Amino acid sequence: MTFDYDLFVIGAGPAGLAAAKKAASFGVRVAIAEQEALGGTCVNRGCVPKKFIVHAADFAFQNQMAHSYGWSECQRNFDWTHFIHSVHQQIESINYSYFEQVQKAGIDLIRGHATFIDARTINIDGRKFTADKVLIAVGARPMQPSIPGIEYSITSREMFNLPYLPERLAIVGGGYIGVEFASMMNAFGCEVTVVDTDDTILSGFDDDIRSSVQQSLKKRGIKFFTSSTAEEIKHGGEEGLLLTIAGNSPVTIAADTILVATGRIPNTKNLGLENAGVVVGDKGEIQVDEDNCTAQENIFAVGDCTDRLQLTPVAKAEGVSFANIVFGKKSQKLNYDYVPSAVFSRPEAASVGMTEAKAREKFGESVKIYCDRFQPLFFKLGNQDEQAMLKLVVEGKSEQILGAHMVGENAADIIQCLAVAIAKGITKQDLDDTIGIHPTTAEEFLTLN
Ligand SMILES: Cc1cc2nc3c(=O)[nH]c(=O)nc-3n(C[C@H](O)[C@H](O)[C@H](O)COP(=O)(O)OP(=O)(O)OC[C@H]3O[C@@H](n4cnc5c(N)ncnc54)[C@H](O)[C@@H]3O)c2cc1C
Ligand SMILES: NC(=O)c1ccc[n+]([C@@H]2O[C@H](COP(=O)([O-])OP(=O)(O)OC[C@H]3O[C@@H](n4cnc5c(N)ncnc54)[C@H](O)[C@@H]3O)[C@@H](O)[C@H]2O)c1
Repeated sequence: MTFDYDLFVIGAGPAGLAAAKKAASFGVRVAIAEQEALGGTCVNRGCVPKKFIVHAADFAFQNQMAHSYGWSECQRNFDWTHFIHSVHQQIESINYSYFEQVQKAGIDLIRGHATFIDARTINIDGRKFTADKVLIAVGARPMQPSIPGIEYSITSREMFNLPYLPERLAIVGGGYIGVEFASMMNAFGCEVTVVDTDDTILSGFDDDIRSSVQQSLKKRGIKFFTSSTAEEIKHGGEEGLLLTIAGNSPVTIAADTILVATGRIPNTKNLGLENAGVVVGDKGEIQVDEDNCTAQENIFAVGDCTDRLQLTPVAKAEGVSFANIVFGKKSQKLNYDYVPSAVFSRPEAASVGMTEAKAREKFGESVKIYCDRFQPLFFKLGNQDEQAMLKLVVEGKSEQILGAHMVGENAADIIQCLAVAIAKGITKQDLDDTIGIHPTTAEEFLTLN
């Protein structure tokens, strides 16, 4: 039987694009379907616009410190509308560069919403395409708790299109998205309140990261209601929106905007998966084996829709790995143990490997912890009470480093570099034997005791 394509990819986010380009490099005929802009969540409503907002917020932090560094009359007006317009222009140019890459790779781009008619036939707005193999890379969308008044809230998607900055922002969910937006919006002068069901923000991170970030954000004026759950949102007339929370301290929070950031669920509804024999789990995540193959032998899935680790570099790596295995005939298993990640709040937090709690669960008493907190040079001049936190989790007998965790300036870049060495199995002694760069925060990782 002949097909229109050897591979049909659904979704042109980081996972789908990486897979399509790699597959095309092996000389196979590839099509990619996309219902929105090229680049997916990451480029259009995630990592990229978020990082621009982080940079914009950094000017506000620098401004606060500038006087201590001899600057006076620093410009203090921030024009959100002008700024966010520039961000969207930049995103458009990135979209176009992806379009050029797809064309150059000889991949057919098909615009529209894809659904399965059967395991080898895809419908896109009435047009039918057949393919020998299909890759699902449809990503995820915000999960919204089913509470009364949820329609008054917004998600991270709308945060990038705010017409103006709210004076009071309430955030439900103190995970990656909640904490990053809390930090950025606080820097712009918004009054920010964060509500989270857990007893500390940033569930899943090492406890020292969680408490350090929460304390620092609290010092900057962000209010936290932890061990608390959103119960109801109402329109309170002149008071604005009213968010009622239950838990440790039941209270009603008045806000102009309520951002809900309580996790992301796979985009697998309305895909016709039932027509193709693809099996999903409780959250709608596509069930795949180690080679990204679904319950249907010619259909594969990668990226956020499989709900393994919802991060761009993971999505890309899974896409490339799929193409290498299926079309390059190269065996390539991904190791998820040393995937570094960062929260781009101020202070920034980053981690790689095991948390102390996970290491103790696995290695018990033999786990050794090396941790230091100190005031970085930058903050000494302004006499700001801002602490950096560096932590190594080490297996006592072999001295192998199991995890590294950091809160402070450039944490993401520092942990990114350490991740290479830690994944290769270095010991604490290897770090001690390395000569540092002075004066930096990173050098402190080489002298922890
Ligand atoms: C606010 C925010 C900030 C983030 N910041 C970071 C960060 O700093 N670092 C990081 O590593 N990760 C970050 N992430 C996560 C990151 O964006 C995702 O992990 C990544 O985009 C996943 O890639 P993907 O290709 O699996 O899915 P997506 O990027 O979501 O792409 C899926 C694509 O499929 C398309 N699609 C869906 N269904 C269909 C259909 N039926 N037909 C046609 N097309 C379809 C969608 O339109 C979309 O373009 C962030 C996420 C958010 C929301
Ligand atoms: N810097 C980055 O790499 C980055 C940035 C943003 C998003 N992401 C990815 O996107 C994913 C989704 O981000 P997210 O922040 O939405 O999810 P998350 O899983 O990181 O955090 C969700 C938070 O919401 C809390 N929560 C859940 N239900 C609640 C409720 N009803 N009321 C109050 N709190 C509640 C949880 O305790 C948790 O702390 C992340 O897990 C991450 O993989 C990554």
